[in-house]
Amino acid sequence: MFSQQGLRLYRFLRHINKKGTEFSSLRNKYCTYTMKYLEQNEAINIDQELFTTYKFSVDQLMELAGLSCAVSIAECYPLKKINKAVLVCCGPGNNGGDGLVCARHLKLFGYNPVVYYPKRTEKELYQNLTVQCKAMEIPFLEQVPDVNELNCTYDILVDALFGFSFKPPVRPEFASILDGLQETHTPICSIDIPSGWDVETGIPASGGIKPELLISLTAPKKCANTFKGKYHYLGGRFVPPALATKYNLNLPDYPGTSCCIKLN
Ligand SMILES: NC(=O)C1=CN([C@@H]2O[C@H](COP(=O)(O)OP(=O)(O)OC[C@H]3O[C@@H](n4cnc5c(N)ncnc54)[C@H](O)[C@@H]3O)[C@@H](O)[C@H]2O)[C@@H](O)CC1
Ligand SMILES: [K+]
Repeated sequence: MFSQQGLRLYRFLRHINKKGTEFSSLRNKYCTYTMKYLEQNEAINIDQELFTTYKFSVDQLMELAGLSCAVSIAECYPLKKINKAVLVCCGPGNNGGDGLVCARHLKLFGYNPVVYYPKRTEKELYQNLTVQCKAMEIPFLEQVPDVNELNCTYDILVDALFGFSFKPPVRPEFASILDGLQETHTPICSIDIPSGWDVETGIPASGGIKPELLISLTAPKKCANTFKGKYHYLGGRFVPPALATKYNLNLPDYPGTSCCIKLN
């Protein structure tokens, strides 16, 4: 039971809270129009500042980035009765590392990930991420999957081949998997950049993959302006406010404690 005074205080606080939520959603709407879409160099510079000025390690950011990708995927493609089979295609750089982390979290969420990781590096971070996936009984494909396999075996495909350091054209060793991803009708979730797209101008004139979900990390890159898929998410909730201000990122407020936010 509230006293009259308590009831007035309760109503007042509820009013303030409601206004706060309204303000936050208005601000987010405004931000989706004014959010900075980064050039390739800006993305690289922000990445470098996170490591040098802010002293983050790659592992720290990759874990948060990969987790935000897994959560975005789970929001867009929720588990029903049966586990969903997910093929996670990982490239040779940090985008591929995000893919390995994402695969591990998807497994923890109840999905059935399988990894395709054709060009591995000797770096300890990647070796460890591979061991962690294998220890979680995530299978690794030895052969490049053909389009029939992409269509029939998997419910979701995760594209973690190339991120913001990609320079076209695609080298021959990745041509078959990208051709398969271009032809398949299984939904594709691209991490940070749809692989094969120019980081700034987007889909190549000769054609490219068409992801259904794009998870931009840190801030969207310019190519996201040409993204026509169903869902655009932002992940990588680790940007210090001073860095966001320096680059005029104008990021939206993430809801509550969420590690990702739906932009459209
Ligand atoms: N600060 C950030 O924004 C963060 C970025 N992260 C991830 O890191 C990514 C960037 O990672 P990297 O700079 O390692 O680079 P990428 O993962 O974008 O790719 C670089 C690798 O791809 C190869 N490559 C480039 N062009 C190619 C071509 N035409 N054909 C075949 N191979 C090609 C390069 O030889 C190199 O091995 C981001 O997109 C994001 O996914 C996260 O891991 C953590 C935080
Ligand atoms: K990608």
